[in-house]
Amino acid sequence: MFLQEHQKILHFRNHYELTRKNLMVKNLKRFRKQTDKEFGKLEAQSWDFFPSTFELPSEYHIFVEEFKRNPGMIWIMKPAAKSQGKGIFLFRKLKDITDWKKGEYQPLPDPNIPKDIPETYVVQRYIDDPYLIGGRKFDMRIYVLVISFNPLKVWLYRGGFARFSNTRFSLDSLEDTYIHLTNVAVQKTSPDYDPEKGCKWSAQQLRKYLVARHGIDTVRLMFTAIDNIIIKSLQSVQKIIINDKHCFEMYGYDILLDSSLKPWLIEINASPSLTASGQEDYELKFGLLHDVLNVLDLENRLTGKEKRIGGWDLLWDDGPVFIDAMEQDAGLPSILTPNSFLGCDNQRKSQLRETYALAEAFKNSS
Ligand SMILES: Nc1ncnc2c1ncn2[C@@H]1O[C@H](COP(=O)(O)OP(=O)(O)OP(=O)(O)O)[C@@H](O)[C@H]1O
Repeated sequence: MFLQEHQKILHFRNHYELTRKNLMVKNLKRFRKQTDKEFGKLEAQSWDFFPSTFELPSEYHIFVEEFKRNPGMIWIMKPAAKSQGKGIFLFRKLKDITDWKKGEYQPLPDPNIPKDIPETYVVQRYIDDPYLIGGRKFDMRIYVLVISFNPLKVWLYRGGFARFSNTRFSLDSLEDTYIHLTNVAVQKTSPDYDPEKGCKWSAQQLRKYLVARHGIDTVRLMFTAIDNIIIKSLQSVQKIIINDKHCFEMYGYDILLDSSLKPWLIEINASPSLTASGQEDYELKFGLLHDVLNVLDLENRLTGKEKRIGGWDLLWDDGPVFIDAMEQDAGLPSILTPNSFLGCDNQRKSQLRETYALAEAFKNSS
């Protein structure tokens, strides 16, 4: 098909290399192994941002060995090619997956999969100590725009959000999806879900809260670790993706923080949901798409040297790009202590109060 210079297509041809759960992990593991060989163990450790994962049924035996090495560990089973929490379940004992093994576990029969072929799953270590706010688990949805894989050019959106579970976290009932799965598709079916109050915080709200609790330096380190996840995951498929100057990709990264604020990559979505759950969410998604069009620059208005376009910051342009991260934290103290309000001007005081009011309101609403 002939495309004119200004015509663009969403998706590179084999984007599933990064967006199917089993293939993403296969590519990440291959790259980590290669890094270990070429640069040593220490460098390879910077790839330890995805929980231990195996493809089933093909890696069942390696999984069983790992399972036995880690008694008591909780595992999560996920169909490789489904989304919205469909078919996901948690388990502690091998016998809990015997139904699945016998091919009798059919949460939602898939007409595209013949009955005699077992559906591909991934089994993954469950992060059982998530960072909690108001007693609830959340994950972060981060938007990433790739306009070229070769050379790699990546934009990161400042306006992502955190998606909270509606129910307080506990390890007592592993079968309760409202506790363990934070995707909106699951949470919105919860009986007490309120779309306007929602289960969402903007990335800015989350950042303010974390800065107030842990200080700017810790939070910056955490966000740098997230940048590392984004770049390394893209590099792991850089040579595999069929690059095309007409193609672009807007990924939705799902990142989970554990109790030590370490970010873990859960999955990368090729077509992140653009459905709005309320007015604020509508504005976010609308702004996001508007800014995507500006980065794509279909009318050739930009110089190509821009580092910030709307809510998008250039993160990688065949190498790291440095833009002033300080701006994000302007007006926040390095750490919040009982004395932090003293000596603040009124604007700053109300900013801090707002952060805490948010956290308290959230705690009390459960
Ligand atoms: N290893 C894990 N440890 C802890 N929680 C996890 C893990 N994997 C998934 N989850 C939880 O389950 C939810 C759904 O997982 P995941 O995003 O992999 O599935 P999905 O069905 O593809 O969802 P989506 O609709 O986001 O595409 C996550 O949002 C997260 O809350």
